[in-house]
Amino acid sequence: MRAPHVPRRAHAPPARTPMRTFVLRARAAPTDSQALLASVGKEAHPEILAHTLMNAVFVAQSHRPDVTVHLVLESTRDFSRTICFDANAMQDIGGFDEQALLGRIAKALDASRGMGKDEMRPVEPGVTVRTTSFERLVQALAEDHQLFVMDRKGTSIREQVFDGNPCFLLTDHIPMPKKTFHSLERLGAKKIALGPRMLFASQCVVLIHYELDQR
Ligand SMILES: C[S@@+](CC[C@H](N)C(=O)[O-])C[C@H]1O[C@@H](n2cnc3c(N)ncnc32)[C@H](O)[C@@H]1O
Repeated sequence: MRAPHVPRRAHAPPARTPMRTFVLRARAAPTDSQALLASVGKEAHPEILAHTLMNAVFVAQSHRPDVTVHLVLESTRDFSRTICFDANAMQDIGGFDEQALLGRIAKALDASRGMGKDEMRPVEPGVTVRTTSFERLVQALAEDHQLFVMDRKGTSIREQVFDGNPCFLLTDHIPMPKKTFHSLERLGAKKIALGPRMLFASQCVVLIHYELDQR
């Protein structure tokens, strides 16, 4: 008698969910925690960081696994600060409102006082802070991520094939400098668009999750 047919998938290891990584380059965001908190609603618009983090990590009554968010704050007297939130390792961060999230960002900035260039410190479970620039961060991410620069003039996200771990690069209200686009191109980054309207970074994150959730 022939052995019953067992579908291959029954023995295959469970498919690993790709990580979704978001990098928000916040060119106007102060690296001093008090200045950051005092500038909500003003020109620096640090609320963009909270909104982007909220939409990247949280869903109703839960959070999304397999998401990493790097917030790069660039208004600084010494070094940019890259704060990394790893949703798989994060514990209670005290709520998802703007004040709570900015509080976590401020805590990471306080933890980074006195750090030298390219150092890293843990802040709390799932949160680290580094004195790393956007350029160096992206160079490191390019080694094991597919890089995408969010840009209205790029290829529609609906036409884009995603293999491996996608990493989406966004800015606050200040555009990416032109020379950055060239160095990102050299790292293999592709421009992708979410339609013709200029959106907030946090709105882009929602639409990216929506598109990837369908696949
Ligand atoms: C408020 S926008 C930045 C606005 C900035 N003044 C500029 O000209 O780039 C914030 C981020 O969302 C991205 N973005 C906004 N609308 C988009 C769209 N329709 N498609 C793709 N990315 C978009 C931008 O590229 C940027 O990274």
